[in-house]
Amino acid sequence: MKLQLAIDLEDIDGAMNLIEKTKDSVDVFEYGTPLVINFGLEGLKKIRDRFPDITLLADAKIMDVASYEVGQAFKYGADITTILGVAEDQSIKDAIKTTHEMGKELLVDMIGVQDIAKRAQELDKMGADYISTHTGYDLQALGKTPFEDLHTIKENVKDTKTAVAGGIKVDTAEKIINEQPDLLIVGGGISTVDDPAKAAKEIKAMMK
Ligand SMILES: O=C(CO)[C@H](O)[C@H](O)COP(=O)(O)O
Repeated sequence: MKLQLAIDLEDIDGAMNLIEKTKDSVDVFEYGTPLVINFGLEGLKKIRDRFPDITLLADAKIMDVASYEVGQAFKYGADITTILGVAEDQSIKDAIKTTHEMGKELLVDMIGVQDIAKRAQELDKMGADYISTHTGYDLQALGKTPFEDLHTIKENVKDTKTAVAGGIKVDTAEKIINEQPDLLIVGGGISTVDDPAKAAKEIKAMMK
């Protein structure tokens, strides 16, 4: 199991500071969608130039023009990028093909998918690298969590790695770690606490 830190609410310098503080405990750093919106892929490249050896995921949440857009994320330094599970099958197949031709990985984000079991089976057959359950900020605000959806995805995939995101904190991580996702994605639970290095270390320790 790997720990991914989602960096969402920082500027590029803030993102770099957070990477410095947490890099001993974090396996994958996510260049979050708000960073993509605010600073584009140029911001991702700055982070890649400063940290050539980290694993970087660009949370592009691609919906269309998928082959081109995944290719751009990888050209600017991502190792992994994301497409939405609600995208057309053709877009997801195109994204998987280009990703694998470039020797990279694709994570399918299930945010907004209504029939999680059926879509997970379909994506598993298409050959996605990761399928991630994701309770977005707008539904977290209504008290929703990603726990049950992770269980459903795990029951419906054979080959694809599983990931989970959405409001996971130090005090809720253990419950979700017990479900054994391949990738545990934590954003605010690390980045917005007083001591991000300590929070990342504590969560990483629970995973061992
Ligand atoms: O993709 C995202 C929002 O769309 C976040 O990166 C993801 O939800 C993880 O952050 P948090 O742990 O703060 O929910």
